[in-house]
Amino acid sequence: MKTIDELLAEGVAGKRIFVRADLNVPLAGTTITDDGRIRAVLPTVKALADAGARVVVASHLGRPKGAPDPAFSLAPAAARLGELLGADVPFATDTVGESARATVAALADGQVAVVENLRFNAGETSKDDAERGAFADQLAALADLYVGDGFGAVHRKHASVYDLPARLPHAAGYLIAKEVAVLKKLTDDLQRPYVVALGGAKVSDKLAVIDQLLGKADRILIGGGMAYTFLKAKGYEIGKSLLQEDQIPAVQEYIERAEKTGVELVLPVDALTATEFPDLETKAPANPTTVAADAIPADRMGLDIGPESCKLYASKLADAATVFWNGPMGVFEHPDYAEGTKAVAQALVESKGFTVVGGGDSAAAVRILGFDETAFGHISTGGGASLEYLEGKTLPGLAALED
Ligand SMILES: Nc1ncnc2c1ncn2[C@@H]1O[C@H](COP(=O)(O)OP(=O)(O)OP(=O)(O)O)[C@@H](O)[C@H]1O
Ligand SMILES: O=C(O)[C@H](O)COP(=O)(O)O
Repeated sequence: MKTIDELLAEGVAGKRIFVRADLNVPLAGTTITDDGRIRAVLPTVKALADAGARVVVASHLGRPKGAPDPAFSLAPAAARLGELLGADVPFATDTVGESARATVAALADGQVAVVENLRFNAGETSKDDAERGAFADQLAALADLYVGDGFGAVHRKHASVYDLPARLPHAAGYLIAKEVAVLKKLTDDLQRPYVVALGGAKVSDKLAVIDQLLGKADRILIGGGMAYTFLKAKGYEIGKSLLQEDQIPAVQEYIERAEKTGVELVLPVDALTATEFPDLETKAPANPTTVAADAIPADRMGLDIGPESCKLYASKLADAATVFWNGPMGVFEHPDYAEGTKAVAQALVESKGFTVVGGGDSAAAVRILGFDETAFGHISTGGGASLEYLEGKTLPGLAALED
């Protein structure tokens, strides 16, 4: 994989460089609640700008449906990037249209611009190679070179991640290089017991990962939104909790396989529940009720693991030599549902093992809840990306940078 340093050594002054970043930051309205992913790409952007390149930064944000949607605009991220760089960062209000072309054409050497959300274009995430390719052609017209540095999205076979580097001379940015180095160490020299804690809301994505993890981890702790599909698969009542119904047979098979192969699959024993999803903007008190995990009332939803589960999960993390944690244990954005996530974070802080936290929201949770980042072995910007790397999968965004 060509490094950005090699690219810099060749000289980039005056060149238009497309930097595929992952600026998919958590937002409350238009306010960025954690800018970790923007800070993470700064070394790459700064190095290119300082060397006189014309830098075009692009990213997705959230999951818009292939068309412009103001709720998912990258404008707040572009503004924050400008603040962090201490420079004026022009923002194109489209991704490959008139605004993008004019913004890029007006760039001076050493200047940085951001184009609008890649996923406002159906071609970005299309499963059809030709449709993705056509969008990649439009992106390629904006630049001379490509630098891949959106580690959080390297597991996506998307136009800007996979097809575009095939069309432009390319290199890997500093963030990708750093993330891969740590995760490689984890896979090459895995110390056991290896404990994986999984939570979050991308239930279908993350459930698929468990299939592979069953052959690698010694213990898997399940929390967050995905826990309820497991509880349902065990035949429990889960009320209005998040459920991936079509995955129940797969989850039943995971539970059986874990029993047969001696992998400890740990599920919550209690849950914090409410009748409604809490208001994350006002953070009005939600008065959650703790119930046993096998008896969630029909009109309630589980929004965090309960106090007994917090103790149980802390004890299951205590002897780990390696911990990988992806996905908050509950709706940590609301103070009433942050205890499970805090308990797991605290257990990692106290761990003597090598601890890795992966994921946009998981990394944000650690910082927002006030933990010292240096108390963790590695905080990865990628959740799904690092999980799939640890599974040993070929990641499209890394493979594309290799040749
Ligand atoms: N029980 C629950 N019900 C609904 N949402 C939940 C629950 N538990 C956690 N969440 C939500 O999960 C979200 C984070 O999930 P997500 O899977 O995106 O994690 P992540 O760390 O960002 O990983 P990735 O980088 O792969 O996206 C948080 O916004 C949190 O509120
Ligand atoms: O948050 C993430 O994990 C990355 O930004 C990728 O987002 P996605 O899961 O919507 O592709």
